[in-house]
Amino acid sequence: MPSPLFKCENICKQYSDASNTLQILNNVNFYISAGETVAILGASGSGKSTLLHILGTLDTPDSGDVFYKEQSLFTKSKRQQALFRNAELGFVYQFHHLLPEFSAAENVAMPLFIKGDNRKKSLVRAKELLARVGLQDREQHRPHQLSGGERQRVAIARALINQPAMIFADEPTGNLDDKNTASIYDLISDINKEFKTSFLLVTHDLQLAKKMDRIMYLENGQLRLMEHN
Ligand SMILES: Nc1ncnc2c1ncn2[C@@H]1O[C@H](COP(=O)(O)OP(=O)(O)OP(=O)(O)O)[C@@H](O)[C@H]1O
Repeated sequence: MPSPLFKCENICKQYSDASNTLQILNNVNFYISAGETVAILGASGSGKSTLLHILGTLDTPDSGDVFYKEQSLFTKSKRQQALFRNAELGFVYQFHHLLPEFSAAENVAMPLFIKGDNRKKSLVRAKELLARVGLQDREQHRPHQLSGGERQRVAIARALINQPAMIFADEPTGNLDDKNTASIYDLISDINKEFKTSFLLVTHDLQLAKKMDRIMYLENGQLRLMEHN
């Protein structure tokens, strides 16, 4: 078997306040291969977002480590982690987190602007990606001038701009109607086939989850494979 793209080993995470300790993740072991699509299901509050954030180095485990192409991520400095995230990963959220004062094209190009790439070339690339997600005639629109489904497409185009090996998506269709959910799924599937991008998707939508290669279920701090057909 080829070595996994991402592997997490014995991830633990707890939250404590004065009276309680919540063990959210309890020795989670998990891998995802290059080009694979995986959904994580689980009850509200079971720790899905926490796990996704840890895998993407946006949060830190209490113990355990995550390996990307066999390199430890939590022995890196915060700055190295940020560089790694910008170069290798894309993120899509339920609420798109687009910057309201920028156009769709500028939002998509933002990760390149942050890296200091040439502005004109970055915008050309951003416009290519907007066309790829079916928004060639919305380049100059600001987020408030776009529909919910369109905003999510812009967020996906932005996640793609660095040609990431992996996209983490937290409830990417949570805010959308059935038709827009289906079209976001088609887009994920096309991108996966075309660019071999891996997807790790947190969702409450079993129908969407069933379209992924594998479904994992998070319960009592542990992940298990969920059989489905
Ligand atoms: N910073 C924090 N401090 C204290 N508790 C937290 C913190 N972040 C998350 N939690 C708790 O950890 C648990 C897991 O949260 P998480 O957001 O990972 O769940 P989830 O499975 O993604 O939930 P949902 O499906 O509702 O989005 C929740 O009970 C939450 O209240």
